[in-house]
Amino acid sequence: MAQQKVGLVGWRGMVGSVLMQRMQEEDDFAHIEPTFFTTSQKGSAAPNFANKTDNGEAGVLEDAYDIDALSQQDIIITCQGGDYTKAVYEDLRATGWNGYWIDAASTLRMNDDAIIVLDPVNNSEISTGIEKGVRTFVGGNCTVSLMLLALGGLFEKDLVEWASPMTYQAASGSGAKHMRELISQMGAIFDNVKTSVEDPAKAILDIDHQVAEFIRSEDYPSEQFGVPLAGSLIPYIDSQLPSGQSREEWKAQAEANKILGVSSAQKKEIPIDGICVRVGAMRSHSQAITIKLKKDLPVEEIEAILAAHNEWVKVIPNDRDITMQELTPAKVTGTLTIPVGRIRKLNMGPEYISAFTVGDQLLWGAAEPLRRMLRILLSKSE
Ligand SMILES: NC(=O)C1=CN([C@@H]2O[C@H](COP(=O)(O)OP(=O)(O)OC[C@H]3O[C@@H](n4cnc5c(N)ncnc54)[C@H](OP(=O)(O)O)[C@@H]3O)[C@@H](O)[C@H]2O)C=CC1
Ligand SMILES: N[C@@H](CC(=O)OP(=O)(O)O)C(=O)O
Repeated sequence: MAQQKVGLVGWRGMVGSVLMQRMQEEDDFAHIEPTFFTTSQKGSAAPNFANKTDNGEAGVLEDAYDIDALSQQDIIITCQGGDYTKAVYEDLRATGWNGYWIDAASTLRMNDDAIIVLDPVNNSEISTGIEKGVRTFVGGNCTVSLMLLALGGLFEKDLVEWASPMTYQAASGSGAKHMRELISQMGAIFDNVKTSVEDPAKAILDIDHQVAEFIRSEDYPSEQFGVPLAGSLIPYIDSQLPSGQSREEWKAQAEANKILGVSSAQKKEIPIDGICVRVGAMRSHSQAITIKLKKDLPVEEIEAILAAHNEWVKVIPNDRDITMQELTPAKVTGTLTIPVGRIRKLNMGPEYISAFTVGDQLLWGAAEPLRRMLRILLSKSE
């Protein structure tokens, strides 16, 4: 059978680059006929990720706004962002194009005819959707996907009455320029107090005062975030909603319930709400989650349920040393592992538990669900 034609848009961005890396690691290009699109470099040499030609050339980049060229594809994967999706998706569908659209952007997530993809959690919804003719598959919000992978066992067994995630989100969620700015902020702080820090006789409160003054000054680089991140934090992510939530906070309940297949029309949604905070981590998001279970279960049983849900979740014993080693962005970054720990009963009562989880925001938080969705579609057509 001829290989599926797959159009790749946004492949050189940050999320797209992680996707390309994973596709090469998993040999996905051996199963597709790829075409690389661009919004800015039409006609330039296409990347040779697929390595399918002897001379190392892979043709040229196609125009990502060319609806005709897009409509030649069986499958399109885009990591280009919401503005791009808004600019082309409706026009492309209006031509009668019936191919599969796989998207990292949030634009189409809550559409009735789109499925939010996180196959370790909703594989059966995805399969049923494909059989019913669903053609649009969208990756979930990073914190939502990472929470569901960590706590999937409890949700699957319908044990969660409500959950309250308090997030510690990395700079990568804001984009590449923001990651660079975080590093610049860290460096600028050090440069500003270097002499004092290296002088053992200097009083720490004087150094602290100098840092505080610098962070508030015009010299501190904060063009991207608008406010300090390094040496501080930002307790608001995404836009402001009339509910008082940030849009990032609103996504928790809306997207998680959609992924879990809980219908909002039936008014049986699991309440999920908390506060989303940007911290000075590079690309791994963390979340402290308070959960009210529907019944009192021993911690050992909760841990066993969590560990059994998928092959990436890793239960970390609630032990100080192991937690400090294993349950951090520094440890997790660049891996697909989803550690979850700090699981214990809270003083509020036997049904209340805490959990803390960490996950790479660009892997399971963005690129990996899309890559796996592609493989699911390819497996149906092979
Ligand atoms: N950042 C994140 O954590 C997450 C992002 N997403 C979604 O993915 C979208 C893309 O995010 P992200 O990957 O961070 O965006 P980037 O800004 O890294 O890349 C987006 C596009 O910018 C263009 N571009 C211009 N200059 C450069 C350059 N020097 N290097 C690389 N690309 C360049 C490329 O398009 P071209 O080649 O056409 O010029 C690229 O595809 C987001 O808008 C969001 O919708 C989803 C989940 C998480
Ligand atoms: N908003 C997320 C990143 C992101 O792109 O989310 P979404 O795909 O829901 O827009 C963050 O800032 O960490």
